[in-house]
Amino acid sequence: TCQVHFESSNWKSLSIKRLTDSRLHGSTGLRSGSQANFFPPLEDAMLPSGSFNNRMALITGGGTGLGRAMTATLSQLGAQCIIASRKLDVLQRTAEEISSQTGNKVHAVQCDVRDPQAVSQCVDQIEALTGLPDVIINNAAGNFVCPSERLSPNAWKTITDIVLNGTAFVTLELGKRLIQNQKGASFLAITTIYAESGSGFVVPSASAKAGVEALYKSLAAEWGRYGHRFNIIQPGPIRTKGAFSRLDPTGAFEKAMIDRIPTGRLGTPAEIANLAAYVSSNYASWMSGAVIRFDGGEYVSLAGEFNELRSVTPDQWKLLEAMIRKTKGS
Ligand SMILES: CCCCC/C=C\C=C\C(=O)SCCNC(=O)CCNC(=O)[C@H](O)C(C)(C)COP(=O)(O)OP(=O)(O)OC[C@H]1O[C@@H](n2cnc3c(N)ncnc32)[C@H](O)[C@@H]1OP(=O)(O)O
Ligand SMILES: NC(=O)C1=CN([C@@H]2O[C@H](COP(=O)(O)OP(=O)(O)OC[C@H]3O[C@@H](n4cnc5c(N)ncnc54)[C@H](OP(=O)(O)O)[C@@H]3O)[C@@H](O)[C@H]2O)C=CC1
Repeated sequence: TCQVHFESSNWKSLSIKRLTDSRLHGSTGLRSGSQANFFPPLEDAMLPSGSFNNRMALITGGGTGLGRAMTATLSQLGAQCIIASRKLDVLQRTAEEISSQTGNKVHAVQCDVRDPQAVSQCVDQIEALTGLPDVIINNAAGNFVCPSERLSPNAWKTITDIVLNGTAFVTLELGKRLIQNQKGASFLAITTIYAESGSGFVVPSASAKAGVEALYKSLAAEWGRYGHRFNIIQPGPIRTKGAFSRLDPTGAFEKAMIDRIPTGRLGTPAEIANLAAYVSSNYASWMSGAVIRFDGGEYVSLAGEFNELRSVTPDQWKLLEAMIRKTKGS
């Protein structure tokens, strides 16, 4: 039976009380995490094999995490991939591993996207290796949680340089050369759900990712005439060493994230790789200027003022409903 005493008519204090009461938590069966059973991730490539035959794909930050998963999927589907970031040894290891599994060449090119000269030299190298790419995925990023009052100017500059300037340098350098060569391409930027809402404690990342979204939406309008599509994926939390070590260093945040995700689990690298492959493929040739949120429902779950009422039990609802029905007039 329900032991909760209603000391206040404020639903929020009721809800907070419920969330912290471990004896009652889970009695609804709604937040047990078992809802993830309804939404199992599929790991195999979604598009028909050969969908990227004779196509070249550049993936920045392709040596690790989500970029690596996107590279593996595109390579499996027939693309010749180029992965670019700062750590050449990491890139080479990933390139060899993926190539040996898919049989398609993956090239590793060192590039710090913060440096426009390095980006230009990287594109020279790409032109020599494969020719200009048909698919460009701007995935490289830097981030860490930090109260904004602790950020140094260089900390701000480091994140915004990688995320916003880096994406702009890669996009503009390739865009100009593609235009000169009259070659079409698909550009995809990986941002994040808080690019839209903003978020405390990751303010340089939120500001830079919002800038990336403005850049891509603007170019979608301007460069369609050159055969270029620009799209954006906003991922929710997907376990990678790069993200989780810098955003949830103790691991304490993960359970809270899973609890608020309506599909009851984190995303997987293979799931976002399938979406990125679709958006970058000719199956999506009518898609441009799109912002695709891919987060298991986390964004709307965070946004809805009354969503905490998920933790109210059926017995409590009976009491709440009785209280509400008893009210007459205003
Ligand atoms: C669990 C949540 C899941 C949901 C995730 C949602 C969104 C995720 C978005 C992401 O982008 S995740 C991707 C994360 N991956 C990475 O960040 C990989 C690359 N990162 C790095 O290489 C480094 O972390 C860094 C700092 C971004 C760049 O490295 P480097 O260029 O070597 O910079 P420095 O070490 O020289 O630092 C520059 C500047 O920044 C200050 N700083 C560094 N770390 C911190 C910190 N933790 N707190 C405060 N300040 C920091 C550092 O002190 C330097 O400033 P100075 O003034 O001292 O020069
Ligand atoms: N994982 C998640 O939950 C989420 C991730 N994202 C986004 O997904 C993308 C991938 O993140 P994820 O895979 O998790 O994290 P990773 O840390 O694994 O990936 C970031 C990549 O960026 C590269 N990189 C960093 N700085 C530079 C630079 N200056 N020049 C070139 N490359 C650079 C890194 O390589 P190197 O160190 O060799 O330079 C690394 O491969 C990012 O855009 C991130 O913002 C968004 C929301 C959620």
